[in-house]
Amino acid sequence: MGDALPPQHDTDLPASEAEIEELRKEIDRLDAEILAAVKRRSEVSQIIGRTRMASGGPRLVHNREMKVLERFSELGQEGHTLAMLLLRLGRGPLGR
Ligand SMILES: C=C(O[C@@H]1C=C(C(=O)O)C=C[C@H]1O)C(=O)O
Repeated sequence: MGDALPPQHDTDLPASEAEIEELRKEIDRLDAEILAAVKRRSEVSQIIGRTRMASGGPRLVHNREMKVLERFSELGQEGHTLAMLLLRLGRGPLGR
């Protein structure tokens, strides 16, 4: 990951046109990975939630959700927002 990046200097342009093309391909690959991971995460979260509720348990587990929020807060307020969206996706249609 990131091994194709050229050295960066303040006075240089960040990347040539050709490098931008390569970097865009990397973004496209990363987006595909992120999308697949988000879809799988939502699926797994819904399986756990449905299983727990089927045996009379609660829909949400507060301390687990706090851990997820903390994890993504490494990215600041936007990370916290991202974690909230992931948790909502994991709740499925009932979560909205
Ligand atoms: C996935 C679970 O169920 C719910 C969904 C969570 C999640 O998407 O991360 C976390 C806690 C629960 O509210 C779980 O209990 O681990």
